[in-house]
Amino acid sequence: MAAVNGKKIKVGIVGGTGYTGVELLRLLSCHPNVELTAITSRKEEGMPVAQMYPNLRGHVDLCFTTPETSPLEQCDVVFFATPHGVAMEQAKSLLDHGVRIIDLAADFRLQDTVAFEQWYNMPHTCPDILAESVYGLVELNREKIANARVVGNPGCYPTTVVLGLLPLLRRQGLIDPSYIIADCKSGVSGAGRKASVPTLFSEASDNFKAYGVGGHRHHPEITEQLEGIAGGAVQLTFQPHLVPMIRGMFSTIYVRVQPDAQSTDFQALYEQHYAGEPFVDVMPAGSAPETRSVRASNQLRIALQRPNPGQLIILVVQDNLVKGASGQAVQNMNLMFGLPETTGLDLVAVLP
Ligand SMILES: NC(=O)C1=CN([C@@H]2O[C@H](COP(=O)(O)OP(=O)(O)OC[C@H]3O[C@@H](n4cnc5c(N)ncnc54)[C@H](OP(=O)(O)O)[C@@H]3O)[C@@H](O)[C@H]2O)C=CC1
Ligand SMILES: CC(=O)N[C@@H](CCC(=O)OP(=O)(O)O)C(=O)O
Repeated sequence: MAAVNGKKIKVGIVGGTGYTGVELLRLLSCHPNVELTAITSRKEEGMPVAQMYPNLRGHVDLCFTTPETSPLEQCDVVFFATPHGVAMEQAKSLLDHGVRIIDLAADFRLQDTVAFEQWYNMPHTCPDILAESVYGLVELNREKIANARVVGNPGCYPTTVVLGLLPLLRRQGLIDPSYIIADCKSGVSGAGRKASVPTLFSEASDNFKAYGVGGHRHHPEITEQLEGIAGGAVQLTFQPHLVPMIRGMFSTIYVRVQPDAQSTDFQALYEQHYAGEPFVDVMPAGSAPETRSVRASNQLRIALQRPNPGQLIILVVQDNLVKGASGQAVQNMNLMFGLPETTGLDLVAVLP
């Protein structure tokens, strides 16, 4: 469903001052088919965007406006880079004006509204819109996303774990679906820009810790997707950790290979599965990925290790703010507006 007709796509961003918001601005200000039309902040109303973020000087000349005074209804698409629960309050009105929605929060990810209410501690106020929304993992739902009015952009941990397991669960009998362990690490920007004690320099630097040990809201999101792919029950152990780096995510996934599948060439399986994917790189056998190999890029890199015939380890890295959030959201927008998926996303990682 192309809505461009030769004109630029008018884009609004609700929540332009947060880390995913400013990352959207970095990507979209260089996107050849986008006209930035509205950028909101309630706290910074009236401030020039480039005054708050000097990296955008010469690229963005808008000022922040409040969601109420912003011309969101004149946009072709609105990104919500806001806390959970904000997008669902505004979704109906925007859809009624023909505006499409990409939510970077969780309002349109989990189809199970009981699980949503339990993990997000709020009722889902528009289950009808949720029912028509599409989970925005392009490598899984490419055709549906192209026609969607509402896309729920995946969580950062789910992006790594679901793409790490997709080639295995697509086929019956390769691994034991009742025994999957995802041991995941995130940089501190994953917690957002708002002030909080765990992200203070003196708390997060020179330290390494597990968090969400009693359960994390990405567990139901990952499980819902994995079970949809596998077509049956999946038992997942998921443990997030906070690493003293700014950007980056590293997920190490352990699975048991079924006895009848131990002669499988998993390297070839992954290479074939992701052969046509511009943003998933299956690294050569024996590789050990690093987060800096994807920093500021939309790439997700996967490497496989086979310590013994009965075990497979999948190593996945991404930039949590790009493929894990804003880059993936732009990838979704490209598809929704009939553009080549890679438009504006041809970014090489920054080293060192
Ligand atoms: N950081 C990450 O790596 C990832 C984040 N996400 C998700 O993306 C979303 C944004 O994350 P992030 O950028 O880190 O968050 P931040 O806390 O850094 O920013 C939140 C933004 O939302 C605005 N905002 C807050 N409350 C409201 C409200 N009620 N109505 C309108 N605007 C509001 C804030 O501006 P103001 O208060 O001035 O209006 C601010 O611009 C979250 O849902 C997060 O879970 C998803 C994947 C990865
Ligand atoms: C390091 C850190 O705190 N990471 C965040 C996850 C990233 C994120 O924002 O995910 P959602 O969009 O699903 O909220 C967390 O664990 O809460």
